[in-house]
Amino acid sequence: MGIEVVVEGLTKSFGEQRIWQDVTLTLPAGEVSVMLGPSGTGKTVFLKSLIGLLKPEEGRVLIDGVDMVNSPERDIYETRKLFGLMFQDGALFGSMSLYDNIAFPLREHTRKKESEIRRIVMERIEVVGLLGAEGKLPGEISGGMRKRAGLARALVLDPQIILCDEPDSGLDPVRTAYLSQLLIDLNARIDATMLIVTHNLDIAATVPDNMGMLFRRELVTFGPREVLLTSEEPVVAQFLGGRREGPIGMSEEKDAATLAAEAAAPRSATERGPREIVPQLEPSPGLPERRAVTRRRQRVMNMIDQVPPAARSAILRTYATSDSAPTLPLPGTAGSGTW
Ligand SMILES: Nc1ncnc2c1ncn2[C@@H]1O[C@H](COP(=O)(O)OP(=O)(O)OP(=O)(O)O)[C@@H](O)[C@H]1O
Repeated sequence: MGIEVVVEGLTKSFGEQRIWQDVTLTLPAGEVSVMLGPSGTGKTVFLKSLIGLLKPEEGRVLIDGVDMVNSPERDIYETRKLFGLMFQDGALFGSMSLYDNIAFPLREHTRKKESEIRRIVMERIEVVGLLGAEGKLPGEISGGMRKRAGLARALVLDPQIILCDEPDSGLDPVRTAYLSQLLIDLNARIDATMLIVTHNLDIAATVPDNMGMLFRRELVTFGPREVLLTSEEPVVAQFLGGRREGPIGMSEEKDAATLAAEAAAPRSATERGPREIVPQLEPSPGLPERRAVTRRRQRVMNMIDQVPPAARSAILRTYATSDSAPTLPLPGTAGSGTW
């Protein structure tokens, strides 16, 4: 099972520039979470802080008892081996075949024999649907294939936490839909904790168990998907609705005059009515059910009294229509303010 990632009071600046402050959230073990936010709000910086590649000046990131911010470099290095990273461009070596790219972490970090490496690499290549392309160079394949190769490479060390930075960038809608399914299938196969940074509204609507959003140097919210998908928080509703009306402007923050003009506009110009929640993707036929589903149901039902009414109705509807009846909250297990 994947490992829980606990982030407490994280604050990061570069010189005078504050990127975000006091970010607190927990990525539940084995669940899929998405981090949203307009460009430049520090999502990539957040991912890099989780693995200890960037050092926030305040706060902690706890993984299996190791604080990725303040622990000795040796402990951080060891804990980093629990992660699989998929970067925007696949971050492949251009002069190596896909096979050698995917084998690279095994050759670099383990003493496995080539026969064992071959078995692992070919298995991961099959998982991401690249069988037959293993001899090609990254420059000879499409962007979508390069991303899948990057994902295969992220998987070879059996990660318990997978971080994907904009896995959909540059993909057409159909390839993005395949990628969404691949991410859910992957979670069903290996039960890893996953965090995906994306701007893509289809991925946000169909893939994650949980969602968060960074805006104006804060974590606006983080919680079960239903909380964000029904949120009336202006910045969340604007982002998920893909609208111009709202606090997000072309240069991240709109000026006060534009916001005031929008507020004075007739309601019909900004209102779109309640949003539909589309069902979350399920694993492809033949794959096991995601183990996170049962754990998540228990976790969410335990906090059901604390979520806003619209989200509560959506959660109860989801679980009422799924195979088994909703699990009732356990007495005395309601959590604190975080979802
Ligand atoms: N190593 C660094 N040194 C100085 N500033 C940095 C560094 N890395 C990132 N930044 C700054 O941090 C801010 C957030 O960058 P980041 O790439 O995390 O945003 P993002 O939300 O991932 O954006 P996008 O969605 O466009 O990829 C930017 O202003 C960027 O210039």
